[in-house]
Amino acid sequence: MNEREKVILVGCQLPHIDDERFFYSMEELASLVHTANGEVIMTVTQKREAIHPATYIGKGKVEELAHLVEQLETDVVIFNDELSPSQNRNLSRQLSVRIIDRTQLILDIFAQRARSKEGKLQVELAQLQYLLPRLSGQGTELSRLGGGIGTRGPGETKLETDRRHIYRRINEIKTQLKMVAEHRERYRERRKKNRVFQISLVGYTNAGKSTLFNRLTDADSFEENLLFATLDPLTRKITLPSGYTALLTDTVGFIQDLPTTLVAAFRSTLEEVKEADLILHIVDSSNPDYYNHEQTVYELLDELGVSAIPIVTIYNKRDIAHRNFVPSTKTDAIIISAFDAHDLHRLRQFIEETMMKQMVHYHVSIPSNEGRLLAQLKAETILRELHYNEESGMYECKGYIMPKHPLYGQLQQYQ
Ligand SMILES: Nc1nc2c(ncn2[C@@H]2O[C@H](COP(=O)(O)OP(=O)(O)OP(=O)(O)O)[C@@H](O)[C@H]2O)c(=O)[nH]1
Ligand SMILES: [Mg+2]
Repeated sequence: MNEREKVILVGCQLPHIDDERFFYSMEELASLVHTANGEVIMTVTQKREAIHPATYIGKGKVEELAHLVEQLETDVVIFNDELSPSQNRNLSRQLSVRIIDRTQLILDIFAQRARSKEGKLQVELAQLQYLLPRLSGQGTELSRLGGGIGTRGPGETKLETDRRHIYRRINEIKTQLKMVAEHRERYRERRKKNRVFQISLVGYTNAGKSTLFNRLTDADSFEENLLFATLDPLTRKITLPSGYTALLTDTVGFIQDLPTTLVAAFRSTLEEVKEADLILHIVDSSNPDYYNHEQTVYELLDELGVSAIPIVTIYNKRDIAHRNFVPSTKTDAIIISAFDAHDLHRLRQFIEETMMKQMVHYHVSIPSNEGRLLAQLKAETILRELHYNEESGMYECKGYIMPKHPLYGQLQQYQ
């Protein structure tokens, strides 16, 4: 059962895509297949002026492909672009094998990886909405062809392929998602009231977000050399060099040509990012295509409407950085390796300094009987200096505070 499915990849290279970009996109498709537990046994590509409207690749290529499918005992053929419903139908007729496209492959991976209830519901909804116009008249090509990549729903479930059932299921999911969203909103408001500094890790898939998240928070999260290892945002405490604690959130990785259905579905998974006071953008400096990865992330952040939130760049994997790697100067940046303890220390300092730029400096004298206020300053502000003045019987405190913080007003009387 655990045997890897045999996969043939098919890609079209259009005139505006140069060889290098095309190569990377096919490589990425292969990594996605690996993540989905498939094995690429052959790659078929074609240079074309435009995608063939009926069959994606040309007639001759389809015949060649049909032949290969037979000869190589292929389980599934995966296309590098989104197939239209009619392309999907035509190709299904000519190839006697399950066929899926890049979008379905990504959805399939998301389905295997989603862990929270909300994540699972969102993936299933996106899968069903994608499938609906692609079911042929009588319906059930997917179920006829059995399980495997592209037919799996979240968890152990198999995707519904009966049109009437799909409609019903879509409505059920929408109702449940509404309830989950309300719950999440209540939780978020509570958190906001507490005025905790919130930091979000974002970045291209496989950049090292979860690795850093684990190293920075001493938490056990899912870290693997697979694409989309993390689907649901995780939030944990991070303690900075001054002792100040903030909240750090790990998020789902971004990817190029993320299908629009998915952007919508995952927007709420990324809602956490909207609440952030600071965004840490993690970039894999060892990936030859890192520059385009960065641009992809910027574009998606724009779509999410978070361009007002301060952002800094963390170039990760310094230990294996690509020979052509040059950090961009678009934001403040630091170059590190998540595996290097000294780098992690530098990173904590860098994060704290960045946070301080958003805060205001305070210098107050607190009476010694105000123990509670002192404890709050320690926990909720960046307290840089603290000493007891024998003469005045006061604690001299210097530090940085968020101007929005409720303590900020209270401090005025102790200046
Ligand atoms: N050499 C090297 N490898 C690293 C470094 N940081 C992370 N990795 C590896 O990169 C791979 C991906 O790391 P993850 O932390 O899972 O990446 P991610 O960004 O969370 O990925 P998604 O959740 O899929 O978006 C793992 O194999 C890590 O061990 C680093 O500094 N150097
Ligand atoms: Mg991750």
